Amino acid sequence: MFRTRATKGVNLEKNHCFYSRTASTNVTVSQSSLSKKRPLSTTVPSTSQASSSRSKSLFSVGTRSSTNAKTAAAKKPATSSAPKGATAPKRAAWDTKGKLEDLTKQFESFRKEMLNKENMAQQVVEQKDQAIVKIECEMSEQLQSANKECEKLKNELQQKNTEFEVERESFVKKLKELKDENAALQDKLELVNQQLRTEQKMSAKLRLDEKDLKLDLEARDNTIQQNLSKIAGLDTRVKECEGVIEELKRDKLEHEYERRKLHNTIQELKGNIRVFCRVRPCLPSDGEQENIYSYPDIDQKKISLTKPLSFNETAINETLRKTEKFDFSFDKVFDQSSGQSDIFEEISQLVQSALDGYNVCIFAYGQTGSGKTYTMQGPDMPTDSSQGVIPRSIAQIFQSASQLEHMGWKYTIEASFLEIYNEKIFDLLGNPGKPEKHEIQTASGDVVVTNLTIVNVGHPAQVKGLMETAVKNRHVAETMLNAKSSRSHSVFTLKIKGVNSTTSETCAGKLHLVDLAGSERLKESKAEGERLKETCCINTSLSALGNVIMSLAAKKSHVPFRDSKLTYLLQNSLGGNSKTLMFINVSPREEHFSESINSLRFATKVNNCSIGTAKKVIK
Ligand SMILES: Nc1ncnc2c1ncn2[C@@H]1O[C@H](COP(=O)(O)OP(=O)(O)OP(=O)(O)O)[C@@H](O)[C@H]1O
Repeated sequence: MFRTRATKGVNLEKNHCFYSRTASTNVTVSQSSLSKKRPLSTTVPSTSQASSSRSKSLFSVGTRSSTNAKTAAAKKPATSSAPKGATAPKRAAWDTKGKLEDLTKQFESFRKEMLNKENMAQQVVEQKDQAIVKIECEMSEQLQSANKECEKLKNELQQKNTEFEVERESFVKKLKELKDENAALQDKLELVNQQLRTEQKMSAKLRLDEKDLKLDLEARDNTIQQNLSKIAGLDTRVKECEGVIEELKRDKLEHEYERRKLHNTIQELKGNIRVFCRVRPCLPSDGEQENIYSYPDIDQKKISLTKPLSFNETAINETLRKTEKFDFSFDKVFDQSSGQSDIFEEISQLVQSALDGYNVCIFAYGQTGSGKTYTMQGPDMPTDSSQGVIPRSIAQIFQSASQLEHMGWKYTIEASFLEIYNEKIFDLLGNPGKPEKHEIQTASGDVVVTNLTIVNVGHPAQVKGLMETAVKNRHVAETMLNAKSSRSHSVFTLKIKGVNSTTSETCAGKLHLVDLAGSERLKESKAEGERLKETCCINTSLSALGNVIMSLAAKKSHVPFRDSKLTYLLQNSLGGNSKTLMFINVSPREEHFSESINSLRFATKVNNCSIGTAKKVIK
């Protein structure tokens, strides 16, 4: 209904109402007057014959349809009766024409009156329409504001709903948590109840146990009293035992002393100078070699050398060759298959003597490439099984020293490493960039080398570093016989001092481990120039060593220690106060036959020497 009216000129959107129908009426309704709720201002044409009372009655009609009904009702009587103002003249009965004119006039006046009435009714209708439009506008406004209010309320409701939802969710969550907590508390309660029940049971049991324990305690008290009297008896027994232990300790020390004496006697029986022979195995670099060595006895004391075929000029000498067999006997012979541990097993007792306060000297003698360095030090990259005499001796000395500690022995060990090259001393542990001059001096019976580096050794691992430094510093020169030949004598010395805090006994021993320079003769080495000088020096010192040993054996009044630096340095370890071992290293190569024979002959001479009895050095 509102929309229909709006098409007739009502603009609801702009909150503005305007209605006009000027063509047939002059009714004007202004919005401002409507909004102020004043009575409608209406203009009705004055020409109308309708009375104001009639207009009022028409205005009181509420709807258009009822207005139309009234209009229709007003028309009805007009058709049945003549209008009030028309007075028709009396006509003669025959004056039909006059009568018709009268009737026409009456009809015309009636028609005019009816038209007026209709206009009036139309105006009323329009006024009603305007009122309706106004009401509609108001209602529209109210509706709009109601809609807005409704929208606002809706939004608020929605917001409230959301808040409520959030609150509800948190409440549900809290409720769940509380439920969980409650369940956990129930469980706990159940557990506590269980524990309570168990503890109640236990407490009941404990009460029973307590009674038993009291009885038991009383019984134990009695036992303790009995044991205390027993302990008093045992205390006396312990004191007696302590006396026995002290006696046993004294006995042990005496036995240790006895052991050392016996050990020394065994060493003496073996001879203070002993010779071991070792044959180097064939290396891939040796090529194919005829076996020139044989070992005739099972005691490993004999070695036979057969002259190789290549040394005979003709095949006729084949028969002769068979007879050219050279037999040698030594304290021990190690064949090609002997390992480093086999060698050390035989000399470990000698090394032990150094710890017991004796001077011990172990040499390796032989031509270049016969295995001297291998025997004394091991290969360039030694493993536990391939390491030589020097590292093994050090390990043993440290091990024995720690074993003797619980008998009251405390040892200090000092190490030095030097080489004698062309009759000059070089410090192998010193700084090669700053070489010092070294002299051999004798002071209060001891031999000392001036400016020599002496290192206090606390652990065997420390010696490994010293060995590496020495190897770097060592003079290595090329000869025709061995690409990397040591042309110097190297002397590694351990000075061992021991003090026994229980017996106040002291001892001082020295262990010299000497890797001699190659013993090949001048003719064999084909040396010239500097190498010739080296070879001469080596040969002189090796001959001097031989001469000293021979003189000592012959108990000559003069022993030519001063003939070489080597013998002068080792004078205290070569005499009667020392134990000496010489390794004779020989090569398996056929072409080294002559040199091998020479080495073995020299070793035989040494082996036949007897150099008095070694004495323990007590400082
Ligand atoms: N028993 C052995 N087992 C395995 N290899 C050995 C043995 N003896 C020596 N060799 C090897 O033979 C070679 C020569 O040995 P080594 O250098 O010890 O001879 P050397 O007599 O000390 O010579 P030099 O007088 O030149 O020092 C080395 O490569 C060494 O590793």
